[in-house]
Amino acid sequence: MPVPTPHIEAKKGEIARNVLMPGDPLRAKYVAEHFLEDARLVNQVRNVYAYTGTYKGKELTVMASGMGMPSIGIYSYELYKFYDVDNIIRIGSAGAYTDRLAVYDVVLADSAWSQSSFAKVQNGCMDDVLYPSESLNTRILDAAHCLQIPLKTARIHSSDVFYTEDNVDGYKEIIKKHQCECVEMESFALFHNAKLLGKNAACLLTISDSFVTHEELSSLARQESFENMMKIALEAC
Ligand SMILES: O=P(O)(O)O[C@H]1O[C@H](CO)[C@@H](O)[C@H]1O
Ligand SMILES: O=c1cc[nH]c(=O)[nH]1
Repeated sequence: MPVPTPHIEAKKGEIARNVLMPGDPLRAKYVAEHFLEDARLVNQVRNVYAYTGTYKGKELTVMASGMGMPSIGIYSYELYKFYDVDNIIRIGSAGAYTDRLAVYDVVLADSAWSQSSFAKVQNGCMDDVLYPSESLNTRILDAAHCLQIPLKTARIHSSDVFYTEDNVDGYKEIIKKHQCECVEMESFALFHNAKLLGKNAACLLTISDSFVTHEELSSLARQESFENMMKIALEAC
């Protein structure tokens, strides 16, 4: 498919090979305005902002994914396939399932478990656990080490549903059965698309709320206060 696509108006060459991808378009804007030099807006279709600029002299793009697997499924596919993107690092928020993870902790996904039909519908893949790129995860761990920012690794739950009822497994059952320590809503689809297209994906998360303590950050904090995660992701690029 030629670019622009139905969802991205950037021209070929306006998107860097390394992309940071928060769910929230205003978190993308925050990263661009606070960390990138010469950032220019290259996509605003559906208000899903993408900015391309440089960080320490290296070109990179920060682009929102929107919420959920169908949404990141579209953007990551188009970026990898039509814009020649090599690496996508998701920079998201997550709810903690265990007291090992506190609000503001930064977590690196070592795997994503999901009940989602995304992979099955996309190409018949029946796996319910998908993995990030080992090399990208190594770069992220090295970056966190250099910056002296604590980073915890965990299996994450990639869920299609934010609000669930009591008649389905809650977080305690999900920890027991699937060893997931926190929940978010996109990584499983991102990891699937990366594997499908021979590209790299990783997922960094900041804990925004806890199922254990019931603490919760505001929408503004989720937009702007995840600087440790942002710095690790930028440095890893
Ligand atoms: O903060 P982001 O990156 O959007 O990530 C998390 O926040 C949203 C739900 O509030 C979902 O997209 C979930 O994955
Ligand atoms: O998907 C998500 C993201 C943050 N917090 C949650 O509880 N769920």
